[in-house]
Amino acid sequence: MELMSHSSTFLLPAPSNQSPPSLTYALVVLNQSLPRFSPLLWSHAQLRLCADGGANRVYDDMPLLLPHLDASDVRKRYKPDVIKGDLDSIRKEVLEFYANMGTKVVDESHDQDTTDLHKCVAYICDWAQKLDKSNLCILVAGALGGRFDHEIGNINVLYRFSTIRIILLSDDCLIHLLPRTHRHEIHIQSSVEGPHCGLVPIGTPSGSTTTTGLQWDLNETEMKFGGLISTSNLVKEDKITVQSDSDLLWTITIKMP
Ligand SMILES: Nc1ncnc2c1ncn2[C@@H]1O[C@H](COP(=O)(O)OP(=O)(O)OP(=O)(O)O)[C@@H](O)[C@H]1O
Ligand SMILES: Cc1ncc(C[n+]2csc(CCO)c2C)c(N)n1
Repeated sequence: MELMSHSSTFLLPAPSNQSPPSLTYALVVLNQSLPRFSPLLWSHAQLRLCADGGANRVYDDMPLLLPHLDASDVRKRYKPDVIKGDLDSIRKEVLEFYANMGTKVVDESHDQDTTDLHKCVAYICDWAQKLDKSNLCILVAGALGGRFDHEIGNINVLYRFSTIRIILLSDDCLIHLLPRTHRHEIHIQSSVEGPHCGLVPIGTPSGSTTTTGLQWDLNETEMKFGGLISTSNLVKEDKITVQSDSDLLWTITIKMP
């Protein structure tokens, strides 16, 4: 079984961002308070999208996160490449501001069956058509800590695009999928993440999961919703390994200054 490595180097400033070396990052900003480290995520990304009302957040909140800079300079500097969604939440003045600066606006109001995050991930997959998808990583800012229907919809996107690396982020934690098709090594960036973590099977029970590096390791252990799931676990080593017969969600706390 092939190895998949994970490392939250996008939470480190660009110069220290050494491994894995060749990931291409895309950022999606959702319609939720911007995480305080959003400028850092922005600096790592080669493509930046706003999901509908996410553009209001970039317009309103980016200047608040960078109070030492002039607000209108910040708005010009943090210009999304694309705004996509059903466009029922973005304010008119925000849409006009970015459209006039050259942001591509994609109106998909005809599709009321997929979320704006789904629409943005589909756009990024098209954009990255020629890339080896294993080198693409989509960072999603503001995905957690709000309306539960949106949160669970965001998690569902991890499953709908289970072959793509997608990381849901809030101020407090990150979540990504560990596909059952691979064994996993998670390299902990202990200056910015941990120690609290969890491993959760959603949808399908796991008949057997084995881990190393956790306070409460699993040893060919069964996990299911309604039975045992691993929450309030702790990372004990710099490298965590996970192997399972089911897709699992990995979550770890973020401790950014
Ligand atoms: N409170 C929230 N918590 C988590 N994610 C959110 C929240 N609000 C919005 N999002 C995410 O941001 C995206 C864009 O949000 P927006 O408010 O523009 O969506 P929407 O489709 O108009 O929502 P709705 O019509 O259900 O209010 C959503 O698709 C969702 O992924
Ligand atoms: C069974 C079912 N439940 C809810 C919706 C509504 N919905 C889901 S995604 C979306 C777009 C949000 O921007 C909307 C309105 C649906 N279509 N089908």
